Amino acid sequence: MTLKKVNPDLEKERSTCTFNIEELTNLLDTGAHCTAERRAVEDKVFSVKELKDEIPDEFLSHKERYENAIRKSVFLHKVLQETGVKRGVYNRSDKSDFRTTYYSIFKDGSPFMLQYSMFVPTILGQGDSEQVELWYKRALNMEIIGTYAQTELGHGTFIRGLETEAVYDEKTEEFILNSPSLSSYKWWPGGLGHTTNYCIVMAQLKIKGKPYGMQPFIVQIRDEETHMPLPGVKVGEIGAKLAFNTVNNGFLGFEHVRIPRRHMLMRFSQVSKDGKFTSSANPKLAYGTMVMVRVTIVNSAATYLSRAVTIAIRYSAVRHQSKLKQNEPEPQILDYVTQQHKLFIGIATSHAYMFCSYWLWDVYVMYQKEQNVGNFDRLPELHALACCLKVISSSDCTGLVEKCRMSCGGHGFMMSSNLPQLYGISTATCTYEGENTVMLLQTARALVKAWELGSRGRPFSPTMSYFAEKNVPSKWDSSLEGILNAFQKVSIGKLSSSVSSLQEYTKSGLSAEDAWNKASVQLIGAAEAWGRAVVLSIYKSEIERYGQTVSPALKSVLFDLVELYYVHLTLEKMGDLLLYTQLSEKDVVSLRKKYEDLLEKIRPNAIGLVDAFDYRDEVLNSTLGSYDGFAYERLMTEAMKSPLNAEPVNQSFHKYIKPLMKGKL
Ligand SMILES: CCCCCCCC/C=C\CCCCCCCCCCCCCC(=O)SCCNC(=O)CCNC(=O)[C@H](O)C(C)(C)COP(=O)(O)OP(=O)(O)OC[C@H]1O[C@@H](n2cnc3c(N)ncnc32)[C@H](O)[C@@H]1OP(=O)(O)O
Ligand SMILES: Cc1cc2nc3c(=O)[nH]c(=O)nc-3n(C[C@H](O)[C@H](O)[C@H](O)COP(=O)(O)OP(=O)(O)OC[C@H]3O[C@@H](n4cnc5c(N)ncnc54)[C@H](O)[C@@H]3O)c2cc1C
Repeated sequence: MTLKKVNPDLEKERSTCTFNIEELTNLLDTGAHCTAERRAVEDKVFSVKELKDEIPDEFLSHKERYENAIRKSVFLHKVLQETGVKRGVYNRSDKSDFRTTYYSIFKDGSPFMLQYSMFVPTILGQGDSEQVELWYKRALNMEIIGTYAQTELGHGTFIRGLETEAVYDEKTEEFILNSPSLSSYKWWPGGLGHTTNYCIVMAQLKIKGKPYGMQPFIVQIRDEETHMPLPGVKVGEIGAKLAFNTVNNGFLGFEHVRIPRRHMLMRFSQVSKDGKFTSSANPKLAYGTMVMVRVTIVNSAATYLSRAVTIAIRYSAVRHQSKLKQNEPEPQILDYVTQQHKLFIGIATSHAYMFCSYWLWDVYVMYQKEQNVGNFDRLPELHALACCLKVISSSDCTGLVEKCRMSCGGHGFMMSSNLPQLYGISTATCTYEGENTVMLLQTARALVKAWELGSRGRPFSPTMSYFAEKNVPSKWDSSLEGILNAFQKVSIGKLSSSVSSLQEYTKSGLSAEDAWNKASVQLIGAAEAWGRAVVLSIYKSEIERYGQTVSPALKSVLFDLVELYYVHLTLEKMGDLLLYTQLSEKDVVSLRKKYEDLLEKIRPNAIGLVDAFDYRDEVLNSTLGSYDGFAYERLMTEAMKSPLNAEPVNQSFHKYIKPLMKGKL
C-alpha cells in the first residue's frame, strides 16, 4: 500500500487556516530564537538512536522499564550536556524550556526528574555560597544524583508533623538522622528507590533536646562506587502507581545515620559548631523549593493539555463517523459541534495557562530579587498565587486531558494514543507539591487575612486590589471587561460571605479552628474564584499586550480564543454569576449564541492552532495525533508490536484452553 504524504482531511484543514502558524509558534515559545533553539535541541535529541524504544514500554516488565528509563536518562543527559542545555531548570534565562522534549523521551517519566526539578534547585536556593560551590558542581556533573525527600508515610501535607529527626551532636559536630517510627519513613521521592545516591532530607532539627523546625539536609544514602546503601540507611522502591512508573519513587529510613554539620543547607538558618541556632529572617523560606515547583507546574499543566488537544483535534479531523445529513458522506467528527465544544476549550485553556505561567514566572523572579535584599512583603501574595494557580491549572488541564481522551472514543483508550499516559502524569499534578484542596485552603488563608487587613484600611496587593471596590450591582456587560468585572464580583461575594460565616461561627461559640473547618467548603470556593479572576485578567492583559506586536490575522485568532475562554467560563459558572451579578436569562441566551458562533469561527483554524504548538511526532508519541494523520495505519503497526502477535497460537492454548475444550482439565 502506498501512502500519500498527508491524510487529505488534514491537508484540507491546513488550507483553511487564516493565520501564520510559525508566528503563533514563536509567540508560544516566547520568541523566534527560542523556537529555533528548541528545534535544534529536538533535532539532536531525536537523532540519537539509543533514545528510541524498539519495544513499546507497556510491553516490558516493571524492572525492564526501569532499566530502559535509566539507560535513556543517561544518554539524554549526555546529549543535553553536549547541546549546552542548562536552562529550564537551573538558570532559566527566558521562559521556554526543554521539559516537553525531555518528557517525550519517557512516556512515564525519568528517574532523574527530581535531580533536575528539585534536588539541584534546593541546593541553589537553600545552600550558602560555599555549599552551592561544592554541591552544585558535583550535581551538574552527575557525580551525585539526588532527590527531594520530604513526604513520609504518615505525613505529606502537614510538614510540621514530619517525624524524621536531625539531632545535633556538638561533640562530633554532626547531625544524627533517625526515623523513629514506620510512619516517619520517607515515602514518594522520585528516583529514591534505586537511582539516587544523595538526597535532600527535610527533617526536624533538634539541638540539646529543643526543636527548631524543619530544615533541609544533604544526605548521602549510597556508596559512590558500589551504590550499596550506606550503613543505617533503609531504602527501596514503593511499587507500581497510576503513572510515573519509571520514576522509581522510593522509601527511606535512617537508623542513627551521622552526617557532618555543614550538610545542613545553611543559606537561611544556621547551626554553629557549638550548637547555636540562628533563625532565618522568615521561617517559610525553608519551603522555597515548593513555591518554585508550584510556579512551574502551571506551565507543565498547560503543556500536557496542549499535547492531548493536539492529538484529539488531529484525530477528530481524520475520523469520520455517523451522519450529519442523510445524503452526504460521514462527516469528520470535528464537524459535530459537541466535539468542538469538548476540544476547542482545550486550546484556549492551554493558551490561558501558558501565558499565565510566563507572567507568574516573572512575578516569581521579581520576588526572588526582592527576597535577596531582605524584602519579604510579597511572600504571602506569591505563596497564594503559586498555590492557587497550581490548583486550578492542574485540575482544569487534567479534566480536559481526560475529555480529550474520551473525545477519541475507543481509540483514545489505547496506550499507543498516549492519552492515558498524559492523563496519568497530568493528574499527579493535582496531588504532588501540595494536594489541591490543601493548597486552596492555603490560598483562602491569605485571602481572608488580606480581606480583614483591608477592612482596617491596609492596602491590597495587586492581584487583590479589586477587593477595595464597592460591590454595587451594575447592568450585565458581555464584553471581556464586563465579564472580568463580573468574575471579580463573584470572587468578592464568595470571600465576603466566607468571612461572614467564619465570624458567625466564632460568635456562636466555635473556636477559630472549628469555624474554619466548618466554613472550609465555602473557603475553597472563594479561593478558586480569586484564582479564576486572576487567570481571566492575566490571560486577557497578556493577549492585549502581545496583540500590539503580532499580525492582525493572528491577533484576531488569539482574541477568538480569549473570548471563547471567557464565554465558556461564564456559562460554566452561571450559578455563581446569577447569584453575585445581574446576569439574566436573556444574557445567558445571547451568550450561548455567542459561544456557538465562536466555535464556528474557530473551526477552520482548529488544525492550524494545534499545529502551532509545534509538537513533533516524537514528542506526541501518539498513533492518533501524528502530523500526517494516518491514525489507522499507525494503530495497526503498533498493535503488531504486541508480543502476543509474534506467534499465531499462544502456548496457553495447548496448556489450558484445549484441555478445557476437550473436558480434560
Ligand atoms: C546539563 C544537563 C542539564 C539537563 C537539563 C534537563 C532539562 C530537562 C528539564 C526538565 C526535566 C525534568 C522535568 C521535571 C518536571 C517537574 C516534575 C516535578 C516533579 C515534582 C514531584 C513532586 C515533588 C513533591 O511533591 S515534594 C513534596 C511537596 N509537599 C508539599 O507540597 C507539602 C504541602 N504542605 C505544605 O506546603 C505545608 O505544610 C502547608 C502550607 C500545607 C502548611 O504548612 P504549615 O503548617 O507550616 O503552615 P501554616 O498552615 O501553619 O501556615 C503558616 C504560615 O506560613 C505560610 N506559608 C505556608 N507555606 C508557605 C510557603 N511555601 N511560602 C510562604 N508562606 C507559606 C502560611 O500561609 C501561613 O501564613 P500566615 O501569615 O497565615 O501565618
Ligand atoms: C507522583 C507523585 C510524586 C511525588 N513525588 C514526591 C517527591 O519527589 N518528594 C516528596 O517529598 N514527595 C513527593 N510526593 C508526595 C506528595 O507531595 C504528597 O503526596 C502530597 O503533598 C499530598 O500529601 P499526602 O499524600 O500526605 O496527602 P494527604 O494530606 O494525606 O491527603 C489526603 C486527603 O486529606 C485531605 N487533607 C489533608 N490535610 C487537610 C487539611 N489540612 N484540610 C483539609 N483537607 C485535608 C486532602 O485534601 C486529601 O483529600 C509525590 C506524590 C506523588 C503522587
